[in-house]
Amino acid sequence: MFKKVALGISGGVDSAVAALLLKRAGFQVEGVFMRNWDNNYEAGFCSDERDFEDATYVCRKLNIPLHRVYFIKEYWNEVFSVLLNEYETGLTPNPDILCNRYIKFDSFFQHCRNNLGIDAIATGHYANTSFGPFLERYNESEGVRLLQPADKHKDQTFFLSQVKQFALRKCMFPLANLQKREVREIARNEGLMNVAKKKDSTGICFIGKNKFQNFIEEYIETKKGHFIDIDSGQVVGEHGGLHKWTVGQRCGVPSHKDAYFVFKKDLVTNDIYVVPGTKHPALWNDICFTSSPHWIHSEPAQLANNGVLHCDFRFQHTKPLTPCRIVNNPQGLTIILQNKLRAITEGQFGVLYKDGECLGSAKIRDICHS
Ligand SMILES: Nc1ncnc2c1ncn2[C@@H]1O[C@H](COP(=O)(O)OP(=O)(O)OP(=O)(O)O)[C@@H](O)[C@H]1O
Repeated sequence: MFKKVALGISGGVDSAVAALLLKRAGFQVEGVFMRNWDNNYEAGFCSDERDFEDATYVCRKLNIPLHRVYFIKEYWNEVFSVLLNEYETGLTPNPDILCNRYIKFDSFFQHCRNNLGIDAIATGHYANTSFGPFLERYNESEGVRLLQPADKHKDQTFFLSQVKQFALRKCMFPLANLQKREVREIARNEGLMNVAKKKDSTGICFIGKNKFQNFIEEYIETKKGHFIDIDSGQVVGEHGGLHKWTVGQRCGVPSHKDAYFVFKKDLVTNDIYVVPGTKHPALWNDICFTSSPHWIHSEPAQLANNGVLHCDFRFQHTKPLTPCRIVNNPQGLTIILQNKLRAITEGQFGVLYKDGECLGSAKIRDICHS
C-alpha cells in the first residue's frame, strides 16, 4: 500500500543509509533537501551548500531524484520567533523539538504529500513506531505509538516527542533496528565514503559554527543586570543579559569557595541568582510543573481517570531516564521524580517514557525549590 516515499536527505550518513534501505526494500524514493534559514540575512553563518552537495552525491550514487524545498518563512514563524520570545521571557527553549513538530513533521510532510504524490515520508532519525520501520504494520484504524530504537545511545525520540499523530502515522524510520556503527559500516560498504566519515550534526540546525551567544545578541536587546549570591544576598558580579544564561551554567564569577552557577533568573528585576559550587543543593530538585502536555498516542488511562501515572522522565536528550510519578493539575502536569536532578530548566521539555515508548512531552514552566 505504501509505494512512493519522500525521504529527508540532509547530506549526512543517517539519511543516506535510510535511502539505501528504502531502495533495498523496494520503495520508490524521492530525496528532499530542506533549507530553513536564509543565509542572506546574516553574514558569517555556515552555508548549507556543502550539505546540499553531499545530498546530491548520495542521490546520484543511489540513483534517486533530489528535490530542494524552502521553509524559511515557516521556520521563522513557528520556531525562531518562539525561541526569541522564550529567551525574552527568561526561558531556555528547545528549537530542535519545535523544528520537528512544525517543520519536518508538518510543513515538510504536507509539502511532499501535495507536490510529490507520495504515500509516506521517511527520515534518518533513530526512532521507531508501533507501525514498524517501513510501516509494515500500518493500521488505518489505530493510533501510532512512538517507540525507542535499538540504538539507545543514539535514540532521538526526545526530539520527536511533540510530533503530531497525522504525520507520525505515515512516517518510516528505516534505521530503527540498527546501531550507529552498523549504519556507518553499511555506508562504507556501499561506497558512500563522503558521508560515512561525516560527524553528526549538533545543536540548533541553522547556527552552524557561530557561537550562540554572539548570534542571539543580534536579535535580543542586551540588558545588563546583577549576579546575586542567594546565600549571602550580595551582588557578586554583572551579567550582559538574562537570555545569555541558563540554569546550572557556570558564570565565570569567582567566589571565595568555588565558581558560581546560575540558580534562577528574575525577569522583573533583571537579576540572576547564583549559588557557589556545582553541587549546591539549590540546583537539585525533584518536583516540577509543566504546561499542558502533548501525548503522541493518547492521554494515559491513569491520568485520564485522575490517577497517578508511573513512568520515566528526562529533560535533556543525553541524560539517563529517571523514574517519576505524574498527576494532572489545572495547568498541565505535576512531575515528582524518584531522585533529584541537577538544573531542571524552565522552557525545556520534560519528555516521558514507559516501557520503551515515548509517551509525549510537556514544557517545564516551574520548579518546586524546597
Ligand atoms: N536539511 C535537511 N533536509 C532534509 N532532511 C533533513 C535535513 N536535516 C535533517 N533532515 C532529516 O532529519 C533526520 C535527522 O536529522 P538530524 O540532523 O537530527 O540527525 P543526523 O543524525 O545528523 O542525520 P543525518 O546523518 O542524516 O544528517 C535526517 O536523517 C534527515 O532525514
